[in-house]
Amino acid sequence: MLHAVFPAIGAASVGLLISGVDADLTVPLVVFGAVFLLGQVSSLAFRWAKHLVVSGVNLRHRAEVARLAVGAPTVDMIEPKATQDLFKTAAADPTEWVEKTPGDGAIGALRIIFEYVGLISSAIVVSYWSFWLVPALIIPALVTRRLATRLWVRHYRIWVDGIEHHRRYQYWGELTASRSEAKELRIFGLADWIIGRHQYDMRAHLAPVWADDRAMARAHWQQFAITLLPLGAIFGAVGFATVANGTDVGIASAALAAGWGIFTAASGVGPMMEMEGARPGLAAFAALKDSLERKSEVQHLQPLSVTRAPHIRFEDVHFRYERGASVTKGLDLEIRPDESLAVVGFNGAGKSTLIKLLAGAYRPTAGIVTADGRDIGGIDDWGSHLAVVFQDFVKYRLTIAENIALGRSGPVDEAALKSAIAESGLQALVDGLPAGEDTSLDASIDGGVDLSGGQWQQLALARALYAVKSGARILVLDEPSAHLDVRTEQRLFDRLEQLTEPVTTILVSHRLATVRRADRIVLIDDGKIAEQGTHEELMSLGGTYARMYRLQAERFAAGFDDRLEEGAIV
Ligand SMILES: Nc1ncnc2c1ncn2[C@@H]1O[C@H](COP(=O)(O)OP(=O)(O)OP(=O)(O)O)[C@@H](O)[C@H]1O
Repeated sequence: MLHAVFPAIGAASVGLLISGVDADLTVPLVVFGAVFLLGQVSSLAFRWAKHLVVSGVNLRHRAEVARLAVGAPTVDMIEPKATQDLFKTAAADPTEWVEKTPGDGAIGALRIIFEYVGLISSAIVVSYWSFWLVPALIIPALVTRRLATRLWVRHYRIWVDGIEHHRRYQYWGELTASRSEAKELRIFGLADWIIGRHQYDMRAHLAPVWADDRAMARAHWQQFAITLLPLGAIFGAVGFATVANGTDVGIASAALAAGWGIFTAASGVGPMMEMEGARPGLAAFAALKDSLERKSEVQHLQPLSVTRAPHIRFEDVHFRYERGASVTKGLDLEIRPDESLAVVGFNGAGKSTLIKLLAGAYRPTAGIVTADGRDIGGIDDWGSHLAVVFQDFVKYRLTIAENIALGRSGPVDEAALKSAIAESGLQALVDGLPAGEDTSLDASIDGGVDLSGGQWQQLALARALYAVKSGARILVLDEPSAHLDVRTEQRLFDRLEQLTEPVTTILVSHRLATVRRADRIVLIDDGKIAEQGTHEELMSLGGTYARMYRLQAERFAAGFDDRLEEGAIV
């Protein structure tokens, strides 16, 4: 507020100083000096307060967006493209000048209030000289504001119209400097091609923007005329009247200085642009909040208070992704406590989908998944009963210890951490790193390292084992050995068999040599269980499993990889 009224106070103090020129100047000089100092302090304080407001509002806004995203109980709620687009907009993390954050918007709103305060206070000073001067200044200022707003809105739209070209040229730019693409760019000789695409998209986006820049520069004479002519006339009239009538020069000077204050307060477009730029992010947030909270309500979640593995049942489960055909079509499956169950099937049969349904990441379209007779969708913190290695597990750019301890919320259990490292086969790797388990897995920072595909997979396994050691009783492994060499895989499954914790193990794998160890094997085909039994039972059944197994064994004996392609047996 002090910052807002400063132009008026400054103008008054200038008037006071000039009026006092013929008399004792001590008081006016002290006042002028104090006001000058106040102006400097208020300007600094305003910048500091603005920074605090912007970062404070943005911090809370982003926390709310993150809470909304992770608060959605199932993945299908946030998966639709429209929802993803809303999240992107609501994140309000501007990469372009047209985008503003909610903090900028809040400051814009405050600055509009301050502008009015500044305008009224300057108008009070001006009216000391003459009241008619106030509208004579405000009207051309508002016309200037209107013209400038129109120009900027047009410029904004031209820029946004080319946003697709802009995204593409950013993508080409990123490709040229990215580590992972560097190999292919060089081997395929794509350098010139990429630079050509980059230049093309940049020009396609910016040529209209540059043309409008030139048009804006030409249009500035209008604003110049509207600003300068009335201001010149008013300043001339005030000067003339003061000389002709012999009135106080100090008051006239204060009025002219405050007049400039009115003009600048009324003609600015910055705050309005800040508010407009912040509007899409806030609107997207409101839309998300409304739709996600509506979908998440009604559930009254109750914990499942068991320390052993629950009895799980899939009953007539149908499921389809938002975009796609039915994946499970009336699937019935019972998973008994502490058994080890293997799930096999061709690519795309729905094995990973079954795991996602079991984890509660998706809700069945029809049918039900129960644990000890209760719908898992109604169980509070169902995830804490599970230790899962998803096929597309996440590589967190954290330390090794943090990556593993993410398997379970709460304080880190050091003993469980050490034993998970040992059992997942990571001990030698950890011992060889300078910072051991505290080594960061972010190769872009000092001291950080990257792991091989197989080592990352071992780390994901360690995360699941840590969860088991901390109380999870259902261990789910979706293709846990896809990146492991035969020896590491063998050791891993030997260790899993020796786990002392009583757990239900559900293993999805294409490697039938590992699957045969399971108590029971189920084969999924066409969205249902097509065959089930022990390895021996399925082999004597002579069905798809037996054919898959024999073919894989033959290929293995002949020196081929032991994985199976669907086309190879049909
Ligand atoms: N998020 C998704 N959205 C739409 N369709 C999906 C999604 N995830 C999987 N699908 C489709 O669902 C079907 C089953 O996929 P799923 O990943 O469960 O198969 P899978 O048996 O695990 O296959 P694989 O052996 O190749 O890992 C496939 O047709 C796949 O294209």
